[in-house]
Amino acid sequence: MLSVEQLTKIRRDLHRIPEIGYKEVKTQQYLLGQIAQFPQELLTIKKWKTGILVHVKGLDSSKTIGYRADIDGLPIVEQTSYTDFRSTHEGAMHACGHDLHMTIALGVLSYFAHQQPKYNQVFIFQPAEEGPGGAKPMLESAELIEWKPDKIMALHIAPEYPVGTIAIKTGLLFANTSELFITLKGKGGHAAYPHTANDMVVAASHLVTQLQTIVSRNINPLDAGVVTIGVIKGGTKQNIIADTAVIEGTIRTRSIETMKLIKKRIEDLSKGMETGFNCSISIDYGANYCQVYNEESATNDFIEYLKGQESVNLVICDEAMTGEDFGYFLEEIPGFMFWLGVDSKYGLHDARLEPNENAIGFAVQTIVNYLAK
Ligand SMILES: CC(=O)N[C@@H](CCC[C@H](N)C(=O)O)C(=O)O
Repeated sequence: MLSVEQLTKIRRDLHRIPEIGYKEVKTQQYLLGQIAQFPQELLTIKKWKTGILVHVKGLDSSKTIGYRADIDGLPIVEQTSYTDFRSTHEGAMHACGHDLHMTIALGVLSYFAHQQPKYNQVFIFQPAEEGPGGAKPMLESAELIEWKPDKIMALHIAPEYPVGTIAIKTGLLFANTSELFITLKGKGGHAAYPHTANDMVVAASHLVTQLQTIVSRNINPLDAGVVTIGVIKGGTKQNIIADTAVIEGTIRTRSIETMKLIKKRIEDLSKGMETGFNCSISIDYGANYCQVYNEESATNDFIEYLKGQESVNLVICDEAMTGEDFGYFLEEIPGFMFWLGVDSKYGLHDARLEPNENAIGFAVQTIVNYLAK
């Protein structure tokens, strides 16, 4: 079984080579290289695009337990204090903890490669969680269908909790999500002749402001929704009126109905902008993820096990407006996701995220003990 020192080295190696969704070529090679060093007698390995599936033969083949880890990084320029294991891929970073997710999965897998598990296991190293989404196509692939688990689990690091904490709840854990890409097209021109043009920087600014009214004025205050605009781009030079602008964001809701309502409002507001600014607006919803909904009996079984572990600080948490395409696995397979405390001053998607690596050994031990019970 991999030692804590080996696991730390693996996490740092992976941290150096973050790759964006479906470009996880070096990551896949690295993971395959590690898995090749485990005893192979119980293992069967398959590749799926840039992901990997590893089947572990159990003593009893009547059931298969799935464990999923996501493997992609984010387009972020790293600003951590790391000196010797910073990202070597300029403009990419493991800022959502997937380097830890992969390392923990390898740690658990290495244990069961040495120690035959009770039931069959499938370790799923899934690409493109941050977008465009690897879970759904992976679930539909022949590779996964052949080894479809009867029960599944996954974790996500949580910077806000100390190491030793596992936070979980039954039912809704993460939101429904939709990406949002809006392109505004009008007429550009000379900065000194605004009456001859149709400024898309001004139109985009108005639209961003109007989008803020959806949650505050269209969503029942007892429900919840998020419309976050993360990108606004437009124009080429300070003295040229822009003919194009782009707005990019994400929508989060607790229900599909609210997601539909928010999209309808975005479309209505955009139509109004088209008339008001005499421009054309196109909307693309990019990747949509279903909610992460923890199945009651599988989750309660894990919670009961955690209650008996002195090393675990168990938190029954609230749902969060984060998204995760692991929700697609949970739509088809009973199981759960949980938060793993990693005690970082900076949060997920922050260029300064520095998870405490002590969480790795804790997580591997806790999961191994749970699966071996
Ligand atoms: C845990 C986490 O941070 N997940 C991401 C998932 C992104 C979904 C999609 N690309 C989107 O932006 O809607 C999150 O941002 O919650």
